[in-house]
Amino acid sequence: MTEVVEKLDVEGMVYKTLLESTKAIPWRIQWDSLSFSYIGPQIEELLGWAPDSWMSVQDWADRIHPEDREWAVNFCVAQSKAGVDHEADYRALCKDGSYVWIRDVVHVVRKDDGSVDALVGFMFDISERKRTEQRLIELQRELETLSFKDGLTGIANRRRFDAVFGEEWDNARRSGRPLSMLMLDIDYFKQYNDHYGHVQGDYCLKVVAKALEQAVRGPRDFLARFGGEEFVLILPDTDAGIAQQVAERCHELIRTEWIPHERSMTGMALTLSVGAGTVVPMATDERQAFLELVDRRLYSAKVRGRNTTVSGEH
Ligand SMILES: Nc1nc2c(ncn2[C@@H]2O[C@H](COP(=O)(O)OP(=O)(O)OP(=O)(O)O)[C@@H](O)[C@H]2O)c(=O)[nH]1
Repeated sequence: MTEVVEKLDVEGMVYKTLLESTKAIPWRIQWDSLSFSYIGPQIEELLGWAPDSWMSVQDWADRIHPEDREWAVNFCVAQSKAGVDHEADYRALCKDGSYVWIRDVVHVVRKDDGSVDALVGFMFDISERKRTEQRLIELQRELETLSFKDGLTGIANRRRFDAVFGEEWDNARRSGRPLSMLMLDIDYFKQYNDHYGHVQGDYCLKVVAKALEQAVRGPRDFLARFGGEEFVLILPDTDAGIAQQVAERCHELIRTEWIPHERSMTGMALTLSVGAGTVVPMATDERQAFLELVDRRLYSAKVRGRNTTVSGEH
């Protein structure tokens, strides 16, 4: 008999040593009293709270981040009552006031009659994993932003334009409100590049984009680089008269910048040509056809001598 007891004692010591030398923190809760009957001493190293300060389930609940507490407690209690093994991620409060992300993995121990006897589990420190997850989410967001941004000017790119144009076209069709669009193209930009060089040409495109951004005033007005030296402005809920005014504002903003262009045929400074269009889309209208119409008007503005806006077929 003593031999058996000694053997059990030795085995108990081995298990205890094993449990207390792991990174995970073992614990046991007696279900009827909802109190800790054991928690590994490693808890103090991780959270700063001594093992003997973990008395009741309330101590555990009090040391959960307020934003995670309600669901974590409700979830764990419900699962335990149902006798279901479970795991929960939450932020645990450290003694110094900081928080550590914990994954609590819980096993429900039942009595012979099936009722809950105790909960045993391990707490794992998953802060590093959470930091990596958070970084991944941020990188994903950055990537999304970058994929919609023009690399040179920082304004929206053609891909974003396609998405916004699609949305606003549908909005206008539903609401029956006019949708206007301006296509803006720098005049004699080839000559600008040839004369001032491509680096200066790139810089010029940035200045033009910045200037045109100031023309964007409506809450849903949207500016994008359409490609090359061509920009596009979508003006939702905007009639032809207002669109004409915005076009004038764009010419004025570029005039105010007064970007020297010695090789321009329209004067000594950089100018734009603008095609403008307004539509209340019907169910059968194609947005591509509207885009082409505005592009043709831009072409007309070029043919007419540039530095002007064409807003209707003349
Ligand atoms: N520096 C620079 N130049 C660009 C960029 N994208 C397009 N271009 C140049 O823009 C010029 C456009 O030339 P064209 O289409 O002939 O137009 P344009 O010279 O402005 O003549 P009009 O539009 O008829 O007034 C080309 O020389 C392209 O190389 C860019 O990102 N950076």
